[in-house]
Amino acid sequence: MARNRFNSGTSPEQELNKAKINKQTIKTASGLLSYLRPYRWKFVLGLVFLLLSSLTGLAFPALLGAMIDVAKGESPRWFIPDSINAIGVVSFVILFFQSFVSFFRIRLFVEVAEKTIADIRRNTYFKLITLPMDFFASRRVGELNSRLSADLSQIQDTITTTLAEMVRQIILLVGGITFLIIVSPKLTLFNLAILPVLVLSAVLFGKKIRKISRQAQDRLADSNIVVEETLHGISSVKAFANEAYEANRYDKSLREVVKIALKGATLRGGFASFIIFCLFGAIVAVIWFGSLLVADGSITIGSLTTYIIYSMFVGAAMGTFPELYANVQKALGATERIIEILNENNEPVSINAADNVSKSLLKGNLTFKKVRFSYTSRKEITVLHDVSFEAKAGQRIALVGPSGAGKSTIASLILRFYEPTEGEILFDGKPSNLYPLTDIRNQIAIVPQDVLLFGGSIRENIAYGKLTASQDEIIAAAKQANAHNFIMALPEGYETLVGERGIKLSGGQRQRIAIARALLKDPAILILDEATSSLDSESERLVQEALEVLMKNRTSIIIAHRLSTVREADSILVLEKGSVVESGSHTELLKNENGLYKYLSNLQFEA
Ligand SMILES: Nc1ncnc2c1ncn2[C@@H]1O[C@H](COP(=O)(O)OP(=O)(O)OP(=O)(O)O)[C@@H](O)[C@H]1O
Repeated sequence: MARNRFNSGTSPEQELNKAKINKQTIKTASGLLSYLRPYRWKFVLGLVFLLLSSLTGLAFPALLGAMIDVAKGESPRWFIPDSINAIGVVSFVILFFQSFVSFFRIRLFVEVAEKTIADIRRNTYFKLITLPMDFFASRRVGELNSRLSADLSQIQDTITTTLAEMVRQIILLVGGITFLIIVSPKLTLFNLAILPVLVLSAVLFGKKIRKISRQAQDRLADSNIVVEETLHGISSVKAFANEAYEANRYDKSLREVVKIALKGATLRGGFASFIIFCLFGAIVAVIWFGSLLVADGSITIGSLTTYIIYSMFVGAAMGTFPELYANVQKALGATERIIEILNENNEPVSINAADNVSKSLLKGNLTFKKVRFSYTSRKEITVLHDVSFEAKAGQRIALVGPSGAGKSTIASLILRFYEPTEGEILFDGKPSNLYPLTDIRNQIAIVPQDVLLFGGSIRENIAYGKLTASQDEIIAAAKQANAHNFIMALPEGYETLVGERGIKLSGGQRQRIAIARALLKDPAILILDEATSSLDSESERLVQEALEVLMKNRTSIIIAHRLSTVREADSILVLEKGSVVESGSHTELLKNENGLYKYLSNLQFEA
């Protein structure tokens, strides 16, 4: 195990945190046992096969020893046949039986593990995507992703391999020692005397090696961060002509990796030669002492052979325990992390599409009544102070104000990503929490500042607004959104792939796809988060035209960064530090010479 980690040339295996094995962790982990339930009979059958194959494995040393004894004219123990051929045939029958049960054992365990893990993975993913936004604020995507991949793979490994190995090795260990005592108590006593020395040194060396291997891994991760940073920001590296600086930084960090890896190698080398000496020393000593016993007639040559093979079984079993134990610890750690997600409270959103169909239609009246709000991650800061406003169905309300004033937070509250700390939000005069969550989200569309396109085709990306849309509906929406022409100019039209594996669309094109998506959704309420980076004038015109079509006959909440776009709004709310400091139409607000709106508008005008 340590070997992989020291080899800095290969990618480091993902190091999972281990959990202590105690009552508490085992209790937590057993929470996942219910997932084994549907496959329990296959699992039990697999266990039976495992027991059979391990037990039959114990027969071979006795049979081989007996064969040698019979060859030398001695009679074997009562339960073993007394002709060489008969023993040979029995050995092959047992071998065949063992191969047969091993096949089914592996087949069954893998099937149970695959199906169980797929169930857990599916449920964890369902849980993840229905968790409230607060949950995601405090976690990184990479960490959650690794729970779905690395943590679950660890649990899978444990069900398929570790568990089976553990049962097998325990049988071989206990069975092996029992047979050793039966074959020769004297030799066994002699062997057991060497054991404590071996175990103690293995534990001490092992601890030190693990510590250094962890350091080596950390250093390697540090050096990988350098690569990641430079590749992500390659344009900055080049623009500053800092290739030499980065090369030096990476080189320095690699030297550290090698230094620690070599320290570990010295230790490992020392440990390996010590163990080799002890192992072979033990074998030589046993054969030596055993030969003396054969010479004085205490045991037969066959029994000595049997003894040597059993002691190899026992030695190998002992050798595998530390790794198996570490694997179980890792699996328990992984289980705890998975259970943590599964125990979170999710939003009332079903993963069954039919359950999410809107039960009541919104007209589009929206009211904020003294809404006060703080994010749970930063409870001490009140982001919105008693925000009140009303948008009648079909009206356009613009939110303006400096960065951090709380505009996006209002949008999140409308979408019910969070609930107000105080006050309430009403849809058509009815408090928002009286509607099913999906009724509200189904009837609100957002055109965000930075449009995220999924890695599929343009057609799929537009259809994200209405998954059941026909090709004609998609094309009609794209036409209204001024997107049809540029899409048709692409070689594969609507089937063109976008995102990492496809083409990269310009900001204006992405916005128009988002508008087409929103048009398909046909929402009662629309939230527009105006892009801060300005588009060129032609692109701006196309987007603006498309937005006009989209806003028609819908309540629109526009988060505006450029005051030029809010002139037409029915009402403008000027926000500052979470409070509405002014509101009214463009002309009304401009009349207030000392107002924030007038000030912001002067600033933009001067710019
Ligand atoms: N998820 C969050 N957790 C904690 N605080 C947040 C979170 N999102 C925003 N905030 C804080 O809430 C305040 C309002 O942020 P918000 O994004 O609503 O402002 P904004 O007016 O939309 O700003 P901008 O124009 O820059 O987008 C800011 O102080 C911000 O730091």
